[in-house]
Amino acid sequence: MTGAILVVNAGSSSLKFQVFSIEAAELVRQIRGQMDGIGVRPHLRAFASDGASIIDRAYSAKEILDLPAAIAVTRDWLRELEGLELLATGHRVVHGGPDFAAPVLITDDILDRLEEYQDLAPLHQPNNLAPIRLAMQIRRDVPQVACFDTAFHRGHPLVADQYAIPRAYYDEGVRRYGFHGLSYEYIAERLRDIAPEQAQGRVIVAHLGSGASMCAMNAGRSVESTMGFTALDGLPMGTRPGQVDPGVVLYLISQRGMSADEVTDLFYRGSGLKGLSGISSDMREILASDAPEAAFAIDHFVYRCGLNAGMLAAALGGLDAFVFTAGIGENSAQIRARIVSTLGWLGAELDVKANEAGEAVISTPESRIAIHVIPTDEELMIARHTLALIGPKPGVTT
Ligand SMILES: Nc1ncnc2c1ncn2[C@@H]1O[C@H](COP(=O)(O)OP(=O)(O)O)[C@@H](O)[C@H]1O
Ligand SMILES: CC(=O)OP(=O)(O)O
Ligand SMILES: [Mg+2]
Repeated sequence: MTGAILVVNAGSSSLKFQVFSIEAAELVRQIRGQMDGIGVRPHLRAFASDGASIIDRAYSAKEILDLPAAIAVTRDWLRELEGLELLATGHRVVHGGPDFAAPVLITDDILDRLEEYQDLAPLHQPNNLAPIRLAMQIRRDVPQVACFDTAFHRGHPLVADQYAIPRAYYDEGVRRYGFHGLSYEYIAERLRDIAPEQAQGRVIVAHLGSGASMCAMNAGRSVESTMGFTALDGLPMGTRPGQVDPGVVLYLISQRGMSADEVTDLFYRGSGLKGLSGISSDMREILASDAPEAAFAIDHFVYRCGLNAGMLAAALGGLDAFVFTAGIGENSAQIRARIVSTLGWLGAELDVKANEAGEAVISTPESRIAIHVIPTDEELMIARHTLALIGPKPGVTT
């Protein structure tokens, strides 16, 4: 292998990583892996470029309770790759705030500035930045690149970006940023290859993972997101509630005497599927449960997905295509079927067999809206940005 780019993507329930070599200026995937089910049913899996498994190991929830534990275990395993000539590491950084609208080469100063957003993404930002901080200490020779979840949405019109609170708050950075942008950017590119005409039209992409959001795209550009200032807004998620009246926050503080930390914990760690079901934050476990609370959590999730899709269809003035992606969107035919049934009023018609068979297009030929399932690849998007930023390196064949 000539030189490699390592990509690290810390999500709310998973740590994903990929290693790419650069051959003739092209990225070639060598390893793709993830530790998922963190804190629930942790499982580390990685595959070589030919699909062969290189590690497949389950852990107890206690062994890998949180992202830092997952990072430590995965890093130890990745150390075996130290034979690689690491050209750069690309990182997903969830919050880029008002100043970072494109990927950047990290410096100590930039790292300090990104740490200011830790409170705006407490499930992600600390876990995104800790590996960068560590790499800057132990491998100062390897460039570290940050790619932001917020960047893809930064072209939103002001009317979509601003809250109806005094303008001064917007000016200091209280804006509707939107997240999952690396995933949406990747999907926009894939859709251009798969269905170029639809990609030029009005598309809703539903990124349904542990964190979940939807993006309205017009001609491949984001025009609206269900997420806002933080990754709490919009759809219910594994442990986050999605849209909540800010009056609930005021009530919890003033009537219930909860502290800011307690409210933060409730909204980031104790709500969503977990709070609704009292069983799990993991959709696989909810689907496998017979408890009525699990069924209710699913009903709620599907209902809110339908409502939010309607909102985004309004932002687009109609709809040409709908895309499912991320952990739930890519893997659960049952949830997809139920969400599509909420889109009937827009003319969506599900091809039941194609959906159950996990095909790439799951709408009938008569459906007014094309419905796709496209596996996302945030890591590839990060690798592309990283390569573009570091440029061709001496010793790498071009
Ligand atoms: N086969 C499946 N059926 C239903 N849900 C699934 C399946 N596989 C994964 N998921 C769900 O996907 C979610 C994780 O998605 P992912 O995109 O990896 O999340 P994140 O990146 O936010 O950690 C979890 O809720 C998990 O239960
Ligand atoms: C922004 C966000 O919620 O990310 P994830 O879905 O990876 O947790
Ligand atoms: Mg994710």
